[in-house]
Amino acid sequence: MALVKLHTEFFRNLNFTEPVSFSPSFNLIYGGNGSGKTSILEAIGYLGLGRSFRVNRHQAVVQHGEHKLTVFGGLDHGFDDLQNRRSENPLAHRLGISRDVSRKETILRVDGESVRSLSSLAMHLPVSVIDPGVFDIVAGGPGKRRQFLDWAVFHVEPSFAAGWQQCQRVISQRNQTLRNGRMDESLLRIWDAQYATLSEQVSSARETTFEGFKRAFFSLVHKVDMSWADKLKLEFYPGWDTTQSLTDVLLRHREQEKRMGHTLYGPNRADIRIRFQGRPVAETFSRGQQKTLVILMKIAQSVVLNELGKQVSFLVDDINAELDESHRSMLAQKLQELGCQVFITSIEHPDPDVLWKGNPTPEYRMFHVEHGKLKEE
Ligand SMILES: Nc1ncnc2c1ncn2[C@@H]1O[C@H](COP(=O)(O)OP(=O)(O)OP(=O)(O)O)[C@@H](O)[C@H]1O
Repeated sequence: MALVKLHTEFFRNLNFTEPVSFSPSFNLIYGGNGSGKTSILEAIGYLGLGRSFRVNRHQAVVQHGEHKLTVFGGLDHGFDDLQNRRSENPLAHRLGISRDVSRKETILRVDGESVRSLSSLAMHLPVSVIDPGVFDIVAGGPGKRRQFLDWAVFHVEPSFAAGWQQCQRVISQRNQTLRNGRMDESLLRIWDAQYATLSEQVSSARETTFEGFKRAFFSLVHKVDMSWADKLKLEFYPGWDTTQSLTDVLLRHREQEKRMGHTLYGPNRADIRIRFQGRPVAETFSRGQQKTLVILMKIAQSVVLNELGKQVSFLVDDINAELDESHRSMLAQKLQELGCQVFITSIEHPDPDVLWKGNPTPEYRMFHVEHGKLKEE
């Protein structure tokens, strides 16, 4: 699916008098500093992630002086009818999210019906963000890589979200018991048993998606002929040594966990280990190589979703600041080949000939943004 209509109320500085129509292919959005470019991507991301990709506090996103924001999106049928799209095509889905920060209330709608879970909304619009923070997938801690993997796992297997949430609740109960001075061993064993069962489910879903991702990644890396490809290793670490059962691992590390006061083994410690000649890429790759690696990882993720018939919408913020010309055209061309929907922001007026570097230019729409208003050119 692709997001072809967007309307917001009281979202950052955005000021739409009527819904904006986007291309299911490329959308190039330019405007000066502080005009509202990132806010547009953030609003799209709000529908696909149920939250801001920039900040954790919902309050920051609500327009100053207001207490409630709303974002509406219309999705079309996706790349199936990219070739013979008709303007009168009815929308495939209508998504809506309203957040009232003073009442701490969220209303989610899919096709006019209320839905309870964010995943029921987010499953319709897989959005992949490329902004300055994305490079932490390689340079940052395991949490960033878990988030990266879990996004794909969720879209491959939507029930994963509920299982992982349940597992996190058990971790939090278990942590409380571990922190309790007079620890109740029998209670802890009950949590351990529940935790182990849920952990197996979470890890198995992660591992299956990871294997698909790894295949897609190496096929892509070999196609673009990266010199480092043969010496690179990607490995999924589930969060404990799986030659033993998780309950055994937990029992053996009881004293250590009691001292630390929290759970040290299990899916909350999972990681994707990325090594070049046996050493972490964060230590061995140049900044440029790390950028290439992350972009290829992001593209490989969308290949996995493509294989399931899901179209990914890429949100690429301030493309010129983050990527040099060769990275920009590699990204643009691969996303075009995959039939992804793409939103690209830049400060200067973008030049499609530079972006596609002599290759056939895809269908695109160009927008200028000023004081939160978006105008098509
Ligand atoms: N909650 C809010 N309510 C109203 N305006 C806001 C809110 N949060 C941020 N702004 C303002 O919205 C404007 C747009 O911000 P945004 O980050 O989208 O700009 P941008 O076009 O991406 O800028 P840059 O090129 O500098 O990154 C800014 O002027 C910012 O101060």
